[in-house]
Amino acid sequence: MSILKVNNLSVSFKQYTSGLRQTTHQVISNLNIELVSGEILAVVGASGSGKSLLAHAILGILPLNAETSGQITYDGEVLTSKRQEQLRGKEIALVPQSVSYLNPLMRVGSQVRSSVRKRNAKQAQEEVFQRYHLKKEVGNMYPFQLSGGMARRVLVSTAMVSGASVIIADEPTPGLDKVVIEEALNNFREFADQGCAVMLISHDIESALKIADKVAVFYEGTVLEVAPVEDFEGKGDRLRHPYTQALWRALPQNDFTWIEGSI
Ligand SMILES: Nc1ncnc2c1ncn2[C@@H]1O[C@H](COP(=O)(O)OP(=O)(O)OP(=O)(O)O)[C@@H](O)[C@H]1O
Ligand code: NI
Repeated sequence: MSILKVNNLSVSFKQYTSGLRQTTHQVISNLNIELVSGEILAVVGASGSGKSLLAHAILGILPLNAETSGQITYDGEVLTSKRQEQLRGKEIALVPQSVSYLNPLMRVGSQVRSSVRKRNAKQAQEEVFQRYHLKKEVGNMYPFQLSGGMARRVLVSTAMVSGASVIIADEPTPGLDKVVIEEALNNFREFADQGCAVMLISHDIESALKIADKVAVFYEGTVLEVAPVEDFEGKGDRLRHPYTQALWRALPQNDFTWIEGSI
């Protein structure tokens, strides 16, 4: 069942160039995508193609100078900014790309506990910390006292304890140990298996393919293709778009073959 739908989304930024002249920089154009309960949708594409902005549009946390058009619906209901605020961190959780999303003035244990809804907050936080190999003392620390990897594990923990129906994970794993990456990805899979819809934005296509159901390929603010994971095999002949084939063939196990001018 489709739980979250993005219809015809466009996002642009007004920029002031010399003097008071204004230009519009369109970063997402007429984008359509849907998240299905029980499924992981991996989102891949070059840096700057608009993946994080899509995540922020869904959460309702785009910067103030962004202009949007189109519609996002959650559970059949249009997401107004008020509704987004109500659902954020509860029904729809974000694992942000940057660790700067942690509140610098709040101990990380409290941050994680504040996103627990349906169970004992302290217990849930302690369990999730154990799962991600964060020592008990870490709960009493402030974000500046954490290493980058620890901060990332705290961010993943926050989404994991939220009990959300939709998890948007924006590059959740860079800088983490292999074991922790695997643990986090398996957790996303578990979430989906329990009926949650997961959007996993990642540069690590190889890992994403291991757990995803479908892959959406981004290019300059649009979705070129949404392909089932099964189509990423062999020479990628079942992939429809040349750019998707190029991404696939560029992976190490496929000889790093890059097709020139494939767009
Ligand atoms: N606040 C902003 N003002 C103006 N332009 C912006 C702003 N935020 C993002 N952009 C532009 O929007 C485009 C898409 O950015 P976005 O962060 O969504 O890319 P991304 O696909 O997530 O990249 P990455 O893989 O590097 O995280 C970029 O060209 C970026 O320069
Ligand atoms: Ni990004």
